[in-house]
Amino acid sequence: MDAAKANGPKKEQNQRPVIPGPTNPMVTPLLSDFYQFTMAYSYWKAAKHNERAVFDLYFRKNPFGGEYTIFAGLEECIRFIANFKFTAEEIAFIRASLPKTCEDGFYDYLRGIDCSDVEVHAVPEGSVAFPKVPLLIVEGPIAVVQLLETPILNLINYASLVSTNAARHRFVAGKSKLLLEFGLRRAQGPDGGIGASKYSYIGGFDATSNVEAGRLFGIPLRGTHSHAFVSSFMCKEGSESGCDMKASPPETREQYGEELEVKCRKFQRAAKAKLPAGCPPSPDEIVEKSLKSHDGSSTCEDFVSLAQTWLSKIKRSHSLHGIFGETNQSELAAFTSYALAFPNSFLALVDTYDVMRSGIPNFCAVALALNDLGYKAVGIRLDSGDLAYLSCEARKFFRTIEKELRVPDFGKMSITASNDLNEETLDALNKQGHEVDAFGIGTYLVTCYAQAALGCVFKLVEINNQPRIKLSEDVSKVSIPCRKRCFRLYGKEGYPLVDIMTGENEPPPKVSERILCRHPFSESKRAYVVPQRVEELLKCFWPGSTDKAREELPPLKDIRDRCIKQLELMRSDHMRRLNPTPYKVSVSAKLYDFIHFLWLNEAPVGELQ
Ligand SMILES: Nc1ncnc2c1ncn2[C@@H]1O[C@H](COP(=O)(O)OP(=O)(O)OP(=O)(O)O)[C@@H](O)[C@H]1O
Ligand SMILES: O=P(O)(O)OC[C@H]1O[C@H](OP(=O)(O)OP(=O)(O)O)[C@H](O)[C@@H]1O
Ligand SMILES: O=C(O)c1cccnc1
Ligand SMILES: [Mg+2]
Repeated sequence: MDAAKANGPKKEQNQRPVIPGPTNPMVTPLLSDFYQFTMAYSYWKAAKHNERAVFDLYFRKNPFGGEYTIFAGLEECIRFIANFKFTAEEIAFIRASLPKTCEDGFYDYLRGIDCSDVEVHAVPEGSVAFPKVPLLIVEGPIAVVQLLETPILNLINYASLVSTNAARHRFVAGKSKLLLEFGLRRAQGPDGGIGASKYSYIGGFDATSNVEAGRLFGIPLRGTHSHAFVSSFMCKEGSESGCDMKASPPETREQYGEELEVKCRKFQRAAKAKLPAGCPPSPDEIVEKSLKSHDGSSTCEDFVSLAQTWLSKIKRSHSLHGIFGETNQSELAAFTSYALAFPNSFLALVDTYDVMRSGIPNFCAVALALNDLGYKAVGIRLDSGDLAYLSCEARKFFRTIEKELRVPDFGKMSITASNDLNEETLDALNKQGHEVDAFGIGTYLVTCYAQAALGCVFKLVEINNQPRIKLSEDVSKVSIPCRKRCFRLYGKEGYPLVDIMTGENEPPPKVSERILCRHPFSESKRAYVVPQRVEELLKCFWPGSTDKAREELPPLKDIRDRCIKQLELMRSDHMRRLNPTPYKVSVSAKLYDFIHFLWLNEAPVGELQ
């Protein structure tokens, strides 16, 4: 969809700033369930389509066994709503898909609709949210609002799930660690990948490897290099094919394919790690060997030799003597080459052959050569093995160099870890003690491996000013009727104490005034609260035909800051990973009475025979 769809609401173009369309052009009014269109037709046929309806969008249970959720996806919803308009082609498709008996007038109706008469109140994006409290209240002509149901649920469910997942990873990693989202290759398709990067950032990640997400949203880009880069460098004389998969007979390859390949890799690693010292990288591998010093005052003509000289020096150094023997020279060539390309931001992946016997010494040799020329290397990445142990060993090695070779700050070299990380592994690393400064997290973060979906629902709570309720055998599935206002009440110590929903026309809770907060369904659960601060949760993000002021859509960075600040305000027992305390969500006494009055009214009385 175009940034500003040409046939967007006129009023919007004249009176309000134009809101661009959704980021993903696949987000159109057709990105919906078919039943929304059959219902729309039926509403229209019954001349009911313009009845004024109010829907609440909320979830019933926090994800990941936690007691909080980060609300995300609002900006994309507002962009969708602001530009909601069927094209002629879309209408033709609906016409072809509905039964022939559907009357032409319906398609004229579809042609004319937009969201200029729809009003949307929402919790600001990046807010901490809790079950049952509406994240969005959408009011408007029933047929139009129902057409919005599926796309807005689609825009909010994954966004909020992955933001929450990111926030949980941040919580375990701690504030001081750099969190990098590395998941694009494992994400659920292109939109999953873009969404994961955007919403992980909101949840507290620092940067992404996803370049398109960087371009679209201004998320900082970060990255290292891969094993392929290291193994693309070859030893000139070394036989690296100690075991050649291609040499095996085809049937063996087929039968043992994966197993053989793993064995080959291990054999090759071992063979490479043992290559003789006199095996230099192919001279053609590094063509340009010169490097200007950081201040530009001099040039080192042979940076390759400088790194090799440093390698010999550290091998002979007092404390490091005997820790490693011959390192893999093709790896040294790879690191040297990367440093020549990025002398100001040199970071090396050190686990291609052997972390402590090859990767770390090779990295240090190149980093020391850079140091001679006034550059500061950034650090290393570990992508396999025991990340706690290896990070501590690497740190010791760096500190030894700082001390022995008197290179200030060498011990503070940054250590990035990756490889199937998740909340549990981060927690395990913390318990063991580690020296990792940055975590690169992919699969578990972006696929939300620990929970596949957030279950936001969209329920009718009022029609033509008449409150509606949806009953269920399962009490947690009973909807809370009426157009509501929602507040967060803060206690003496500055923590949020409870969220409370009231009827629209009730007097709002006031600071220092005692208010009864009732569990919506459990009669005995209630508490008085004297709030020290009252925050109204939902704001008007799309005023429709009213003259209410429209909340601006904040920049992504502000949304992220909001999320981080709100999480910091939460009491620690709501945040802990094991058996967290549920946060209280309540209704006013008046709303409680009304819910139960309506419940009794709507539920048929059974007859026992
Ligand atoms: N100290 C640690 N405590 C707990 N889990 C760890 C620790 N170090 C690494 N892990 C995790 O253990 C798992 C190791 O995975 P796996 O055995 O597949 O990889 P590997 O053998 O280290 O490397 P490769 O990918 O080369 O096979 C990863 O999920 C990693 O995050
Ligand atoms: O492990 P994740 O959390 O998904 O993080 C991203 C991973 O992607 C890269 O390697 P890739 O998995 O493509 O290959 P490798 O595991 O064989 O190195 C990278 O080296 C990480 O290990
Ligand atoms: O930059 C990296 O190191 C990176 C990026 C994506 C996936 N794995 C690693
Ligand atoms: Mg991997």
